[in-house]
Amino acid sequence: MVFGKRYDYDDVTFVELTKSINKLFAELGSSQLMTVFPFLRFVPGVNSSNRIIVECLNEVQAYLRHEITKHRENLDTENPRDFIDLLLTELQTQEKTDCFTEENIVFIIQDLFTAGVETTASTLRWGLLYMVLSPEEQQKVQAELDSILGTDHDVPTLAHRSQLPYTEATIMEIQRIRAIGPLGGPHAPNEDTTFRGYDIPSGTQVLPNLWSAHMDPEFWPDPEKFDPRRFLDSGGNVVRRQESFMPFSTGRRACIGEQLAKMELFLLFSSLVKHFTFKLPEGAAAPSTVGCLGLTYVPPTVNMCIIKR
Ligand code: HEM
Repeated sequence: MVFGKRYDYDDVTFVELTKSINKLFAELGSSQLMTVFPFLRFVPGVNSSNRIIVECLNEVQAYLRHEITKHRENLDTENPRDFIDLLLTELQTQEKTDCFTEENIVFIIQDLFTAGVETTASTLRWGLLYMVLSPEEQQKVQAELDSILGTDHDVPTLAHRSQLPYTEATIMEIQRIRAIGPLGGPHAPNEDTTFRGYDIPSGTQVLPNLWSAHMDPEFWPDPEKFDPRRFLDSGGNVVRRQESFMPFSTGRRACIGEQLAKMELFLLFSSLVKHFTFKLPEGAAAPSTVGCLGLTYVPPTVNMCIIKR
């Protein structure tokens, strides 16, 4: 979609790019401490993650610049091949305004990969972990999928989404019980402000605790229990816009990829559960539901059997 080609898993460029992005995420996780205690950036050793982050970003950006240059060489604005062509076409129409530059294209694509890949992948991995832990919920999703799509090998499409409330509610429960961005993104007020009796001077870094909203027993009784029915009304319809549910954060700087992520999660999760059953190997102990908090909250590695239905 972005580069106009598909990369094989052993493609050298793809492997290098993936390595850089994975390293970037791992280091961004350890550099969180410096986000909370900024003085640590002056401590040698502790601040080495900053250097690695810059190196990884430089590698990713060098590749993006190379691809953009190649696209520019044979751009046909009437027949865009991919996302880069679309952005280059837009750039040409806006060239005189100065507010959209080639550098913006680099950062838009970088955001797409850094903010858009690992987030959805980790949510799906949490989903499969909870399917393994809750076989009865998995069966209910499969029964609903079979009832709408039949028992043959049809793949769910977005058109089926409104007919699959239990599947949707299950995805929402996955996002509630293990928010992969538990502390949202760091923000700062532009002016001195007061929130619930706390004075917050302008420029103070604020991290929203989305985790506490998702685990508040006042809104979610027995919050560690995996229960998709929390998101269904008595008629079995999905209840949206719950006050204490905000996996994509809230406000003007909420996740810009929310709609795309919801579509991806629906298509991938429903296709996987439609075609496979996920279960623990015979006699294996239940896996832990404690993840690892880096930039995102990632699930532990779990051995599971994937059985074709
Ligand atoms: C399950 C998937 C995802 C989850 C749970 C998620 C969650 C979040 C959260 C909590 C934030 C922080 C919002 C804040 O600062 O208050 C965020 C920001 C952001 N997300 Fe996502 N995200 C997901 C997928 C995506 C995808 C697919 C994209 C793009 C293709 C994306 C792009 C972004 C960007 C660019 C920001 C920064 C927005 C800004 O600072 O204004 N995300 N996301």
